[in-house]
Amino acid sequence: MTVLRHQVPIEKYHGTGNDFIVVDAAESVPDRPAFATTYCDRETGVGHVDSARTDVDSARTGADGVLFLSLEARYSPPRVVMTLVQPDGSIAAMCGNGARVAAAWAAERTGATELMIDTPAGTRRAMVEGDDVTIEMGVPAFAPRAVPLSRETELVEEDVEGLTVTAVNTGVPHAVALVDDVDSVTLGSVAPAVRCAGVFPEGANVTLASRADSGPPGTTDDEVPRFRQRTYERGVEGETRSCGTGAVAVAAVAKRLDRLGGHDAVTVTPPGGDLRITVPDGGAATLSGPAVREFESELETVVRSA
Ligand SMILES: N[C@H](CCC[C@H](N)C(=O)O)C(=O)O
Repeated sequence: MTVLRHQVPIEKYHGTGNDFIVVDAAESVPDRPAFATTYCDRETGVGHVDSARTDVDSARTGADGVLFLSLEARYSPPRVVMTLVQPDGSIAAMCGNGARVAAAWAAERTGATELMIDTPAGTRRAMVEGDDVTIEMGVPAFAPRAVPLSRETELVEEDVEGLTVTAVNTGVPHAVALVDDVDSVTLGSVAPAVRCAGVFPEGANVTLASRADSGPPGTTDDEVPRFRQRTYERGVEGETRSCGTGAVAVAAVAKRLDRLGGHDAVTVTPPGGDLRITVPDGGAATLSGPAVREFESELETVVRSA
C-alpha cells in the first residue's frame, strides 16, 4: 500500500455566516466525505489564516460544508456544477447560501455577472452585483411527495415531536415553526427529534421564525415584513449562523399562513445577517444577500494506492 499525501488548494467563503470550504472539483480528493468531516470540524478543522479579519464570521475554525465546484466557462452565461458535502459526509441536493457562494466564486474567475448553478435539485440562475448575490430558488413545494413526507396529506401547523411546524421543500426539506421569539426556544434540545421524525423519511432541517418588526406590515414598500430566523441543519447536525433554503422556507410558510399582509418581499434575519427573499404567487422564489471570500489556503489529502 502506497500512501501519497498532497496539498489541495482551497478558499473559504461565507454567506451571512453560513461558511464553506470551496474546492475546485478538478482537484483530486478521493474521499470527499472524510475530507469534509475532517476540515469542517469546529474544533480541529480548517483554521482561519487571515488574522487581520476579526469579524465573527471570518474568524471561525471549521465550516458548515465543502463546496466542490466545477466551472464550465465555455457556456454563456457560464455554468457551475455545485456539490455540497456536509460535515456528516452527506450530499445536500441544494444550498441557498452555498449557491450564492458558488456564483461569487465563478464571477471572480470569469467576470460574469449572470451564472447558472447546476445542483442536484435543478439549475438555478444567479445574478452577482459586487458582494451581493441573488439566486433563483425554484417554487417552494408543500406537496407530500415533494417535501417528502411519509404520508399523503400536507403538513401545515401540526405538532411534530412537540413543535408546531409546517413542512416545505425549498430545494431541501424544512420543518418551519413560527414562534413568538426565536431566542426563547432551546433549538439544540428540541430540533433533533423533529429533524429525525418518522414523518420526514429523508429527515428535515428545523427552522424557527418570529416577527422582527412591530405589528402587521403597512402598505408602503419600506415596511417589508421582517422575520428573525434560526435553523438546525440536517447534515451539520447543529445550528448554523444562516441557512438560505431556510430563509426561503420562512417566507413561503409565512405567506402560506397569510402572515405577510399581501407582501411578496420579506427580510429574513438569521444570526449571521439579513437575507432578502421574494415569494411571488406561483413563481420562483429568490434569495439575495452577501457572499464573502475570507481567505485561501491548502489542505492535505491522502491518496492510497495498492
Ligand atoms: N443542511 C441542508 C443543506 C444546506 C442548506 C443550507 N446551508 C442553505 O443555505 O440552504 C440539508 O441537508 O438539507
